[in-house]
Amino acid sequence: MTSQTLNTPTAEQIRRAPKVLLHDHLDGGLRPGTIIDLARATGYEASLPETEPDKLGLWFREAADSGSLERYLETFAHTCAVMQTREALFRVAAECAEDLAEDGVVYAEVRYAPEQHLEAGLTLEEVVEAVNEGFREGERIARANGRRIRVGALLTAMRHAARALEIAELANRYRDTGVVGFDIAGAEAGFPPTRHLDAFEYLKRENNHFTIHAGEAFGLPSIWQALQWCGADRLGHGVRIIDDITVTEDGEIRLGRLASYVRDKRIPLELCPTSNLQTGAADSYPEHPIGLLRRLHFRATVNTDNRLMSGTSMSVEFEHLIDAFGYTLDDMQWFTVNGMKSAFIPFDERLAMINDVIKPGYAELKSEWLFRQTAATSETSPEESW
Ligand SMILES: O=c1[nH]cnc2c1ncn2[C@H]1C[C@H](O)[C@@H](CO)O1
Ligand SMILES: [Zn+2]
Repeated sequence: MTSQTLNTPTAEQIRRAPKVLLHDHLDGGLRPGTIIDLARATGYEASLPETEPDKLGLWFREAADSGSLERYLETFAHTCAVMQTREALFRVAAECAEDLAEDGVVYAEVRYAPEQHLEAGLTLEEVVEAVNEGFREGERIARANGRRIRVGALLTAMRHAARALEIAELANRYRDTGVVGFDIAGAEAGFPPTRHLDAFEYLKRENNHFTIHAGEAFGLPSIWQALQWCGADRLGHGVRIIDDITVTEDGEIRLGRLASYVRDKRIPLELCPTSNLQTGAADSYPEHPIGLLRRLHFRATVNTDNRLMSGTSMSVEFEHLIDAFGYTLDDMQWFTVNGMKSAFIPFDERLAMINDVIKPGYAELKSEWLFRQTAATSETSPEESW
């Protein structure tokens, strides 16, 4: 065996490898069993499409697998319905941090829309505080189980609604207590990010950070607006930047002005491969633009989007990419460092995560082949080996 093949990570190594997650929705990552528990406690059980955990998990994956972002988004009515109390939000946030840590995620930015959790009378502030406390609890439980994770919240405003400025102000108020930035999400077609310019301008004046879901269901104009009108620090998905890249028959690659800008300015792309297959932005893993974007050295990152609706995790996303593109631990490290460089926490903390957590973690995994080879050699008889 060559060191190259030995460098192809096993499923177990993928799970152990330190991973960074920038795009994960809190209301898209609940455990099916928790949805059922919470629904029972609030009288929502009769409205659930299934009341057995495995069947409910499958229902979410199938319902989200329609090829349309609008249909995909309809499934969130059920998760948001059971996330309306302090206790429910605390539990969901704590389990989210625990599940990510169990999967080897060391740093995550998890987003949700506070305005979708007010039906039972909570205030926006109470929602944010319950989720923050849940994340802290999940981090504590993970530590007790020998895992380390840090979770920051991103506050999302829904693009079809009109509360973006209010949510941006909320994100700013909690910026030193658990909230690391702002986002807008929801159906893209018909709801351009420029509807919420007041929120983005406010955040820029406050020197705060934001990402915008753009270039997922809608193409280049949406990405252009998010960057050049709104000033987004990162692109949620951004996968359709591929529409501005031409590969000629003889293999020559040409970048249009917008694709060049995105690459030159090192704009992070929060790519979510499985989610993109479900909403129709790509047809298969090998055809997913992440392969070309990685080769062209865009600031590409790997993300889950909605672990429940996509039946995925960071490890599963990497397994698919390793299968499709033959990636090694070096590729995994590259995506992970890209993620950490693009996080919204202060530069010195990002650097420390890269140098003290991510690089040593990959160095340890990459060195394992040396010892595997020693073990293999010592199993053969002396005559055979020499
Ligand atoms: O992939 C997505 N694109 C646009 N909006 C999304 C996506 N995944 C989740 N959302 C929406 C539905 C959730 O209720 C909301 C806040 O997390 O964000
Ligand atoms: Zn998303």
